[in-house]
Amino acid sequence: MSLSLGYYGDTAMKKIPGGGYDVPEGVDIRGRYDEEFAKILTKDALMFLADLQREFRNHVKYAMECRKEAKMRYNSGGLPGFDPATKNVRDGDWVCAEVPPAVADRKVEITGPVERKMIINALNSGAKVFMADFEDALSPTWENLMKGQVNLKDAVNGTISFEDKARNRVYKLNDQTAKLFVRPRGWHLPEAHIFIDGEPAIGCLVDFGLYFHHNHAAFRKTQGQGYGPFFYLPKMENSREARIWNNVFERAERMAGIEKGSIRATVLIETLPAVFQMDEILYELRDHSVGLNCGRWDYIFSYVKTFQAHPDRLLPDRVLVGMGQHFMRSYSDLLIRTCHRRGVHAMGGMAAQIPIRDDPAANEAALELVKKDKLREVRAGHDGTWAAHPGLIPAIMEVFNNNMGDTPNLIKTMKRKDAALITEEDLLQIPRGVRTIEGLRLNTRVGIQYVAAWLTGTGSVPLYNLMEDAATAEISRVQNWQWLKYGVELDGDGLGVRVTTELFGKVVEEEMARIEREVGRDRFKKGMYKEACKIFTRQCTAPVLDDFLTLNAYNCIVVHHPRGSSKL
Ligand SMILES: CC(=O)SCCNC(=O)CCNC(=O)[C@H](O)C(C)(C)COP(=O)(O)OP(=O)(O)OC[C@H]1O[C@@H](n2cnc3c(N)ncnc32)[C@H](O)[C@@H]1OP(=O)(O)O
Ligand SMILES: O=CC(=O)O
Ligand SMILES: [Mg+2]
Repeated sequence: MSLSLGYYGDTAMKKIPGGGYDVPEGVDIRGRYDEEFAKILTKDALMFLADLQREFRNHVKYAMECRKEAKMRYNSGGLPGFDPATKNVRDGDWVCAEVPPAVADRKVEITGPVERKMIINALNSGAKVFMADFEDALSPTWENLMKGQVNLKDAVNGTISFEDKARNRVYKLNDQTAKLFVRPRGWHLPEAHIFIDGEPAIGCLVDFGLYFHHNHAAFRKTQGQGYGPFFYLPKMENSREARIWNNVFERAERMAGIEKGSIRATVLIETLPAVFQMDEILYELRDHSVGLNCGRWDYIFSYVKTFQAHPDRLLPDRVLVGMGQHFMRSYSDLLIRTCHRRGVHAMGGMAAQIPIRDDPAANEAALELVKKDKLREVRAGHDGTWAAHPGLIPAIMEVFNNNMGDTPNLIKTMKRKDAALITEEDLLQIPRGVRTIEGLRLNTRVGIQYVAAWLTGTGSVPLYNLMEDAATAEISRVQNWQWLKYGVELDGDGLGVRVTTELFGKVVEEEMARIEREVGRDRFKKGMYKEACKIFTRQCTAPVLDDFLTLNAYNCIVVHHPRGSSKL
């Protein structure tokens, strides 16, 4: 990792400290200069980021070390479980702060990247909430991140618009819009375009800090009825990580001179270790919480990752690991019980189906699957759920309205006392189902196409009529890795072949040919499929499993200015 600070070797470009931005002491911007970005990267905003980084960097480093230690324990045969040291928190009778009236009703939430047109479409979609995503749905290029901040600022100010010249269409906000939540990146991701004291900034503190700094006042006034801003917090593994967020929120509230508890956040339970920490996470964030959410796709990814050294816990084909599996149902039920016991929302997860425009019968079938999934969620006691696409909102809203009556949520009425009996064994139960060569092929085809999109700045894509993002692609990657590592037998289609490097090599070759046929030679040549194939193949065959696909591939999307100056 190169840590050279802000002076670039290209004499023609001149040395520009701070990359042309007006930076405070110790801060260096290595991303492209842009006048619009400079309105976000103001000296005051950067001072706030530097303050957060300096206050919390050691806590974050420690938390990441703890993740490594936990990984070593699981890799030596240990299993995640409830922590005896925090039994008093789980048994205690405490509740979280009252839910803010502005977000009492969260029946349907739409999610999407912080892209300008999508932000407008999502806010106008009829959903109660829009979660604007810097995480699973966004490829964190400098351009995406900074434009995302510009877009969010315009959205909060109500001035956002977008002109689609080709279609002669102008997009503007409706009078009634969804409430905005923002999901910063996970703790593990650095921001390599901003250096603070010689180190890359912590990605999520950049996302949070810039958004908070520029929008807290307007948001509380126009959207939050005195509360806010609102956040979603991803990929945590332990309540110590939630404690850092709580401290970040308190620091931000002090800086802004607003009341403690103004900022509210929903934590995604999307790692296997975190399911044993749900009470503890809510406890840490009890003044700032608005619930938990079942981040089902990362959760499946995390199951494989946590058990990477446990060949007795291999997953069946990815398509078979749904909410019907005992370990997934137990996770959702326990999340509902925990949230309602603590007085906050229990949010459901994302069905991956999206509308299929050119095939009415397939479209109807996809819609039925979504409705079935949402019916299961509301009957189980979820207060609301996620939609990947505006076209799904009316149907999902109808399912929730029909099953919830007039109440904005089920927090007080659906206690799920039965779920108190859920055990560690329930939460860890091995999913059932077969493994097939088609499963291996699909993982490969989807994984390569997703990485190709991500490398070119797109973080969520429609593939084979499903939404794919960083979380779903991770499942494909780690499942291939696991099957290769243990040379599993693919017996589900009666072929009984073992997964070897040779077989995988052949599958990669054939799937690349299929991708080329499907996307067309021209697009294939212009795209980054070959680079993606190299990255994905290396990751699937690596002797040691990479922690995150996006962390490993991050250097490929870092562009320092002037071009070619050193990266991470
Ligand atoms: C595991 C997790 O973390 S889930 C959460 C993270 N993932 C996501 O948020 C994915 C969200 N969904 C999406 O990104 C998109 O729906 C995709 C990429 C899957 C499909 O998008 P598209 O190919 O554009 O779909 P499609 O062509 O059907 O879109 C039709 C219209 O709906 C809009 N649209 C589609 N999805 C969304 C969305 N999630 N938010 C807002 N608008 C949307 C499109 O912009 C388009 O608008 P237009 O008619 O004005 O041009
Ligand atoms: O973030 C959501 C998930 O399912 O992962
Ligand atoms: Mg996720």
